[in-house]
Amino acid sequence: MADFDYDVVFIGSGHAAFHGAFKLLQAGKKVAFIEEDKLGGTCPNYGCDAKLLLDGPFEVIQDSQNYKGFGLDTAPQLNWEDLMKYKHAWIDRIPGMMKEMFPKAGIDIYEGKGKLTDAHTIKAGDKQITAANIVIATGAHDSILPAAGKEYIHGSKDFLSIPHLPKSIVFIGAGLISLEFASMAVKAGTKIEVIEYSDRALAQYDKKYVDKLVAKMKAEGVSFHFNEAVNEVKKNNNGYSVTTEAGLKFDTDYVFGATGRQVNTQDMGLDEVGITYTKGGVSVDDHLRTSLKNIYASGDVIDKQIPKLTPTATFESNYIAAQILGKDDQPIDYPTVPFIAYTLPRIAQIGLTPGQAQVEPDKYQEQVLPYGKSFDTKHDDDAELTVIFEKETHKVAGAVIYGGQAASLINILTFVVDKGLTNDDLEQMIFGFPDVSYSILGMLNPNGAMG
Ligand SMILES: Cc1cc2nc3c(=O)[nH]c(=O)nc-3n(C[C@H](O)[C@H](O)[C@H](O)COP(=O)(O)OP(=O)(O)OC[C@H]3O[C@@H](n4cnc5c(N)ncnc54)[C@H](O)[C@@H]3O)c2cc1C
Ligand SMILES: NC(=O)c1ccc[n+]([C@@H]2O[C@H](COP(=O)([O-])OP(=O)(O)OC[C@H]3O[C@@H](n4cnc5c(N)ncnc54)[C@H](O)[C@@H]3O)[C@@H](O)[C@H]2O)c1
Repeated sequence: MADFDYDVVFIGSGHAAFHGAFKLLQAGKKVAFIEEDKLGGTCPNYGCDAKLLLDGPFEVIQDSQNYKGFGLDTAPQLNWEDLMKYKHAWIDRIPGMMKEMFPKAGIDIYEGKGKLTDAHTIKAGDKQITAANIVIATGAHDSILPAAGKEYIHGSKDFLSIPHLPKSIVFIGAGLISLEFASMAVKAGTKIEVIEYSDRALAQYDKKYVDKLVAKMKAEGVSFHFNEAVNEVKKNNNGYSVTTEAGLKFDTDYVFGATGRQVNTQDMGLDEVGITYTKGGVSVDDHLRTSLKNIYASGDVIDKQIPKLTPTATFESNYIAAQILGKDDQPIDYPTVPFIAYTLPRIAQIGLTPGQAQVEPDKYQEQVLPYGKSFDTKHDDDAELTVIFEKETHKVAGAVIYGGQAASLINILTFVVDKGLTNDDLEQMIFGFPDVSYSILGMLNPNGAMG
């Protein structure tokens, strides 16, 4: 280490960086971050946390709608401007808190763009620093459609700070970001059109429940246009007009584009130092090492099949720290990753999907539980769970949940799937009652009976 300024330098300061950085620090390593934007990265500032703060009251509206006729007939009124102040009050202080917390813990921060100049040297803004190991943790940004008038298309950063909700919005793309935001906006009375290139929404999620979500959003007033490609966005006197290749035309107050995310690999010296990457991200081996063995990549910037999420970035960051510390020399072995669409209602999924299980009917069977029509699910009538069992072992191989409490429930089922538990194992435990999680765990049964 004597030859270098640092043991480890992270380019980026998001979840793919700071979890591992603290582990390295605790082991006595000298660590630094280089960050060109807000400390903490996308998740707190422009992603998960900011979104969930805005989503909260919409979830309350949805829950209250379930009680119509059961003692709660008036839905709460939303005030977007106050909600946005609340979001800013939480989120805007995070980078400042981190700017105090990181150096106090012993991490040096360099503000500016990180650019590799050789295997051990990085230009950090106007400084130059050296490190024994480097971690590329630069994440991704919204990829804006290269259509005519693309300058009028707003991305997720803009929407998450929009001061007033427009009366109408055209969403381009029917993926996670669009449907999460459209779920909220429609509940505030915004007129919404969703234009999607492919023939379905939320491609990674089980089709049965996505269809159910789309039907619910349609009933709330959202119009979906599948198999349509946006051609042009034009500014007009009252707002904007969006036209598709097939000739559909929509006049709107706001155009929002969420057509995927693009990795941050530009202009950071990768070609110059010989690091291999593709459009999907930095290429790594099964130890998350790039083509230069002392340089790792972590989080969204990796070219990988695993979902690009905060918990996977966190897992990778911790794994890299263990590698550098010599605590783990095994290839990375990801546990089953749950994913959750924070739409209203949620769709959450883990492991094998019903579609994948149906291909092997001798090996798997499914149990469908329309568990919603009960007081402990807060009258969430449409809530449903599909569980996939391994026929021979009775272990849970996968699950999809549609309903208001799907996010919390999938984390419980993640434990069941990951630890290979059966319903016999669950019957040996005592859970708190009454709660929807109690009902769900009690109903899991490979023989299909409701126990
Ligand atoms: C709207 C939205 C909602 C989301 N919701 C969820 C959710 O509900 N659940 C979930 O699990 N995931 C969600 N995600 C995804 C999640 O935010 C990412 O998976 C996670 O932030 C990845 O962490 P990361 O550290 O790899 O990258 P990032 O958090 O993007 O951090 C990378 C950092 O590197 C910095 N950087 C880039 N290039 C350089 C450079 N050359 N020099 C210096 N600094 C640089 C960037 O400024 C950034 O701060 C959401 C994303 C978005 C956009
Ligand atoms: N809840 C979560 O976990 C969560 C939430 C938001 C974002 N994220 C992160 O962000 C990513 C999702 O970002 P996203 O929603 O932009 O991408 P996405 O891949 O989920 O959806 C993009 C959609 O746009 C469509 N599309 C592409 N080109 C188009 C075109 N020219 N015209 C119309 N439609 C087009 C695609 O067919 C797709 O359906 C996730 O992979 C994840 O990394 C996660």
